Amino acid sequence: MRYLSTRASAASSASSKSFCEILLGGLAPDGGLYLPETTPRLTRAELDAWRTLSYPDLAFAVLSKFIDDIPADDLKAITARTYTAETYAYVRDGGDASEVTPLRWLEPGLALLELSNGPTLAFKDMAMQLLGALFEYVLEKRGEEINILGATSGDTGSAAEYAMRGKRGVRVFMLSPHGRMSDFQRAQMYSLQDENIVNIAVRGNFDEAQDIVKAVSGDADFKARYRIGAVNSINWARVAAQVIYYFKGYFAATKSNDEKVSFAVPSGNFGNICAGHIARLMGLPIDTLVLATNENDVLDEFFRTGVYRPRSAAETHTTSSPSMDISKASNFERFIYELVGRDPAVVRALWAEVDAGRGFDLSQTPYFQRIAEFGFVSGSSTHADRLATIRKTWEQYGVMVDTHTADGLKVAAAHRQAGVPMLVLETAQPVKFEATIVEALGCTPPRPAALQGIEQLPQRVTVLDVDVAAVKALIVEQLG
Ligand SMILES: Cc1ncc(COP(=O)(O)O)c(C=O)c1O
Ligand SMILES: N[C@@H](CCOP(=O)(O)O)C(=O)O
Repeated sequence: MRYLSTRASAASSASSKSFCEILLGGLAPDGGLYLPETTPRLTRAELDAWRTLSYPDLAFAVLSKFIDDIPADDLKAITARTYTAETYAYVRDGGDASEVTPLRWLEPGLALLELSNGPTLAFKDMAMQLLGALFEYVLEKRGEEINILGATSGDTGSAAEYAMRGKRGVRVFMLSPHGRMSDFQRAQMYSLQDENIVNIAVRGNFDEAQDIVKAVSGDADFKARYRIGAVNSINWARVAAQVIYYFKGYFAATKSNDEKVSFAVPSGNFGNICAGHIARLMGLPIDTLVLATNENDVLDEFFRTGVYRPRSAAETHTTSSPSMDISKASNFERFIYELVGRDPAVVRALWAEVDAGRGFDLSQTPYFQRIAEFGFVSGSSTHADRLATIRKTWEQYGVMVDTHTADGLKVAAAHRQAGVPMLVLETAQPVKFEATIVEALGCTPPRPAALQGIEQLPQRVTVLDVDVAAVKALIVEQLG
């Protein structure tokens, strides 16, 4: 399997890369995102054979479609030690941790696909635990070290830090938006005292932090000299690992591969739903991908109108589903690449507009005429919707959901179809957003024993302005 950048010129497409070559680096040198040269398409026999696999074996089967430069035995050992019941243990009453992503039916035709039972209680653990193992494997083989630079709106950061803490040859520099995460999310990250974890809060929002990551990665000399790597979903391995649970959820919800399901996906940076889109291209029988945003509705606007209009920092709302406070979705470029017929010249032209602080309008183009082929619908949710959905889900089903999952449930309700199960991706646990749960239900959410009182632990973080040079200087200083 070879990988190409969404912006590859004719010259660079001659130098496609292998999985391990793109694993550590994130963005392509031309600023684009890597995608497989061709999306693997499953045969019916393969899909049938995958139906009964355990999570680690399914992970091995899916990843083998994308990775051909790690020996099969090694990859199998990696998925076996990553996807264990012990790692994904925070499953609710009645759930089976050995399923890793258990399906919880709320009523006939509506289920939650639980993705937040890992160590940091958000779906990011699903891919990040694998990345930690893959990084360790590849770095050891090459005798190299890496300095990860990432940006988080609240969940990627802790998932990456928990996956990488204490790992030899790996240091994490994580940018977070100062004062915009929940107390619990802040405590999860800033209370880590490991020497290889460096938290940096920037006086800005997630998009500005992500722009700094891209600017640093775009400086080829700096990137090479300081061995800068990526763990955000700009890294293809993150998306590939997220493809697995769409298959798992589908098999759990159906009895045969003749059936279809829909998935509702709380969305911000477009990484999670991009994995669903890849699963669909591979041949998973997905009817509809329901994209749900909060008040930051850039993606919803695109799927309704064909206009992609990233918002400025001033126009980006701080909401009660803060991990989705994103107005410039980096992974969206992967989808647009498919929509425009995999034409990198068109992608380059469109992202020249985005990078210049504008957007683009595809509404009158042949590209947007074919949007229905991709099976997306969308909607958005407000704080009041979130409260109402959390209350309704609690009262009607006795299930407590977090604010992001509530956004997914709210939008899913408008797109249910008779005979097609709707699987809503549960992306975080309620304890991460305690204040809103208390506002909605008047009681505090349960929390795992290991995370009792983390808000009271001493915290370690450096606060910086939104300034690429200042971030680079801090990295250089830390690396001595
Ligand atoms: C809890 C939670 N839900 C949903 C999302 C949105 O996912 P994505 O950015 O992959 O669209 C995020 C952040 O990414 C998140 O942390
Ligand atoms: N919501 C994310 C934002 C970063 O997304 P990623 O999937 O690109 O890492 C977060 O919680 O940090």
